[in-house]
Amino acid sequence: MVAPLPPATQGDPPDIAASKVALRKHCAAALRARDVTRDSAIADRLMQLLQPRPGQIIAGVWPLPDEVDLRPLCHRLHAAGAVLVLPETPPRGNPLIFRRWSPDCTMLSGRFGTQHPEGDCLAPQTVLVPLLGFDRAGNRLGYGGGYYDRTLATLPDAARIGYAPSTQEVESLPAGPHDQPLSCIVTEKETLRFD
Ligand SMILES: Nc1nc2c(c(=O)[nH]1)N(C=O)[C@@H](CNc1ccc(C(=O)N[C@@H](CCC(=O)O)C(=O)O)cc1)CN2
Ligand SMILES: Nc1ncnc2c1ncn2[C@@H]1O[C@H](COP(=O)(O)OP(=O)(O)OP(=O)(O)O)[C@@H](O)[C@H]1O
Repeated sequence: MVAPLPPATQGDPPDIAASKVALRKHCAAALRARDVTRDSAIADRLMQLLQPRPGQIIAGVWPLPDEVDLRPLCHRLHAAGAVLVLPETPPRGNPLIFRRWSPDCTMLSGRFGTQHPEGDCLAPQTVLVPLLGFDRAGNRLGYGGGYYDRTLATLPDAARIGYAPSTQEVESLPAGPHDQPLSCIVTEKETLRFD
């Protein structure tokens, strides 16, 4: 008897998928319980790290409930001459679509409570990646859509900058076969570099 071949686009093995479910619960509770007054230090560190060149295309993030609010940072980056794009969330299994944002643009409601601009599609040179959880080896945990992993796989030359409150650090995260590496992780306390 020959074992059946796995499907071509296999997700995480069952043990890794189960452990990510438990870690997501833990991390979601930690995110809700954090002191949000410290979040502005994350944005300050990101601004310092990015030092945007005029015209540099940077993918920002419009917050979901409980997340770090990077909207003030998007305004600062735009004022410094960067071109800001924000993700539109497509059906599951597809990479994110990045649309140009400016302070006066219309925001549309999208999947899972996300919002995105109406603007043109552009590929970012730098991607800010929201982290529900992370470890010191640079592994990340998101909401489980696999969106950022699929997206970063299509942008091999882009800088990938994860950010989260330090409360989201866990001892160790399981790495799945599709997990994409980050260039660095920024919290209110430190910047971890991986390249
Ligand atoms: N602000 C923000 N925008 C983002 C992301 C993100 O993490 N944060 N994404 C990152 O990929 C994408 C959206 N991905 C998502 C994928 C799944 C769910 C989701 O299943 N939400 C559940 C609740 C999950 C939970 O709380 O554990 C739901 O809405 O029922 C939400 C967002 C693109 N935009
Ligand atoms: N490029 C890919 N091709 C096929 N499956 C993928 C790919 N990227 C991720 N996946 C699968 O999608 C599922 C969700 O991925 P994962 O748990 O890493 O999501 P996440 O990183 O928490 O979410 P997000 O990226 O949306 O923040 C997993 O089964 C994962 O293996």
